[in-house]
Amino acid sequence: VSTWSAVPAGPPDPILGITEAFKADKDPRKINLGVGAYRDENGKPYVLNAVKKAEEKMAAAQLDKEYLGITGLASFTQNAAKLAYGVDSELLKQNAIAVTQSISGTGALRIGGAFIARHYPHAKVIYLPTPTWGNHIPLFKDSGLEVRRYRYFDSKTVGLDFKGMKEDLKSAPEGAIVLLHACAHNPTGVDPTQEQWKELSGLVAEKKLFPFFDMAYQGFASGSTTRDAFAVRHFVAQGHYIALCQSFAKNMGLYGERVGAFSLTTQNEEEKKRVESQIKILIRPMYSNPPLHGAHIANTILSDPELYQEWEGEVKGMANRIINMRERLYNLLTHELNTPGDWGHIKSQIGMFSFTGLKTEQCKALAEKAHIYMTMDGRISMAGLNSSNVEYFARSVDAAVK
Ligand SMILES: Cc1ncc(COP(=O)(O)O)c(CN[C@@H](CCC(=O)O)C(=O)O)c1O
Repeated sequence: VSTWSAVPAGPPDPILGITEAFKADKDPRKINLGVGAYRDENGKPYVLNAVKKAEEKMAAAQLDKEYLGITGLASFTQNAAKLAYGVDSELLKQNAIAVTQSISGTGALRIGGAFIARHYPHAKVIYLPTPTWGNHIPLFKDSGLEVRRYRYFDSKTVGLDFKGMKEDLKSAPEGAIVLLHACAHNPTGVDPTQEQWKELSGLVAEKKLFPFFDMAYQGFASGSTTRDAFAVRHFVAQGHYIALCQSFAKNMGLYGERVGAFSLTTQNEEEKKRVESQIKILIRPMYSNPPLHGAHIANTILSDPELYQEWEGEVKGMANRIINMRERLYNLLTHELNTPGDWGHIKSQIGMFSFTGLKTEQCKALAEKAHIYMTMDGRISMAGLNSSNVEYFARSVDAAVK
């Protein structure tokens, strides 16, 4: 009997498995609307000019390949924190934010989950929105936390179930952790308004909950890195201690470079040093220290005013192309095809995704018959659409729902 004969075959990943199915499809009409990765107007992955220029600067600087420290490239983590908390953040000035480089957003979430499992002084229960990014659930379970859910999406209004969200958070035990998508909620594309964030901040304070922000799309939602950081900066300004996970996969197009950061706000520099020392003790036996290249790219952009400006322009450009595709798709479904259903949510939703409301069997039929690939919850990555395929997509949806 082999050592591994008891190992069962596991299911493909609900998101990354879609790309595998797409790649196996040979039909020329195929469209991949699964993975949340930006594609340009020609359907191609997009390497930002700011990234190309940063790499030219790096090549000229002839950087070495020495190990980074356990918490990564210090100038990168400082600049990542400035991007999230604001250049004039009081906490940054007091050096009271413990921050480490991470293996992109997923790595930041995992460090956060592990740190909480080891050091959090209250009930190690984390509330995730329903629905949420699928990987959140196994990620926090594998970190050793108890996962619970809070209502977030109202399928009737195809909008935020704010009443349900508040009720569920109000009934959470004191000290529970609540995961909040800082902007561009995945998969629904539905975000609280700034007024609703203010109300949530009050509720979280009143219930003494711990806000754990996942900000994987800063700049990508509205095109403004400042606007997209509203919730994070408001909660900090209101005195909350927060955890924050940042990803530079989407807003800098650094997907495979795996660039991210994890931070915890603390009460002062002395506490920040204690917390950071424990983050190091946790990371060292996990992967010791993070990869160099992507962090240098991100840091070169964040620390060079010209490149920073060019990058912000490109993020805005990506966000605008997606917003434009939302308009095009909405107009096709309503004015051209008169497709049954109310499609207003396609325009009102924000960020990379649109939660179409298509049922699983319709998603399956679109894959099998029309060679259009999306996750089985009806989520589509809007960036997969462009002028040459949006009409084919709309007609296929029209056929699927009629
Ligand atoms: C809310 C959220 N947090 C974290 C991540 C992790 O991204 P990193 O690449 O680790 O920085 C994603 C990526 N979700 C996308 C990308 C594909 C995936 O990893 O699932 C998606 O949902 O399609 C995300 O949507």
